[in-house]
Amino acid sequence: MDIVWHDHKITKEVRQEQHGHKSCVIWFTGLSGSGKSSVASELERALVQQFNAKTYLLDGDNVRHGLCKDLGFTADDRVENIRRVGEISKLFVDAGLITLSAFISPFRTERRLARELLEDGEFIEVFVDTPLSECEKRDPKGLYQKAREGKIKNFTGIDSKYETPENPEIHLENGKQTIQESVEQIITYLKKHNYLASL
Ligand SMILES: Nc1ncnc2c1ncn2[C@@H]1O[C@H](COP(=O)(O)OS(=O)(=O)O)[C@@H](OP(=O)(O)O)[C@H]1O
Ligand SMILES: Nc1ncnc2c1ncn2[C@@H]1O[C@H](COP(=O)(O)OP(=O)(O)O)[C@@H](O)[C@H]1O
Repeated sequence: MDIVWHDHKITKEVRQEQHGHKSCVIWFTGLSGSGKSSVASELERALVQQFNAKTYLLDGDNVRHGLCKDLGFTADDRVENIRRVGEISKLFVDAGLITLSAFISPFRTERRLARELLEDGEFIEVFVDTPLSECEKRDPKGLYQKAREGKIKNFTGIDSKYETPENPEIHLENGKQTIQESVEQIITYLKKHNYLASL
């Protein structure tokens, strides 16, 4: 390939020092309706307001309006969606940000590939573990009902698989606890592992 990588003078370490904290990706995975967006956006608010952290939230619904608007929900398209999101997350980590990525990301292989793009400790997998029955009961967008009626094909949990994380850094039982409790659980992890040490 006739493309040469350029090393820049302002490195990730310089940016982290400027921001006063390490950068990482907090990767939320779980069924549609499990609470990924709600927990991620409340966590982001807490990180900014309480800790003055520099953050960015990438969300499936939003990214699919732009960067990934050419992609649908076949297995191949989801693989490509998560590949792109993994690369974008890496760029945001390089920019020194605490990056929150909230995507169903149903396949173990793609989550592992996203992790492998980063250095040790930079990828924090958060399994938003809400039972399908609860997600279906919530059904805020009416998508489960449409999937059950056969109006949407390849719907995760109905006719497209979700592979449960085997060893996530954080396991949220978000069907049994409040959004705020889930946020607290993540902040406790971040403090314990020194992600917020200098804040
Ligand atoms: N077939 C099908 N299956 C699952 N989800 C569907 C589907 N069609 C549309 N939607 C809506 O798209 C959102 C999920 O997009 P993601 O980019 O997170 O999906 S994936 O990671 O590529 O699997 C998802 O958002 P969340 O409910 O926030 O997860 C849905 O609103
Ligand atoms: N811990 C919780 N307890 C009760 N309702 C929740 C909880 N977390 C999320 N919800 C609700 O569930 C629905 C789906 O949440 P959302 O964050 O949009 O999920 P996702 O991004 O995974 O699709 C929303 O109506 C949200 O208010």
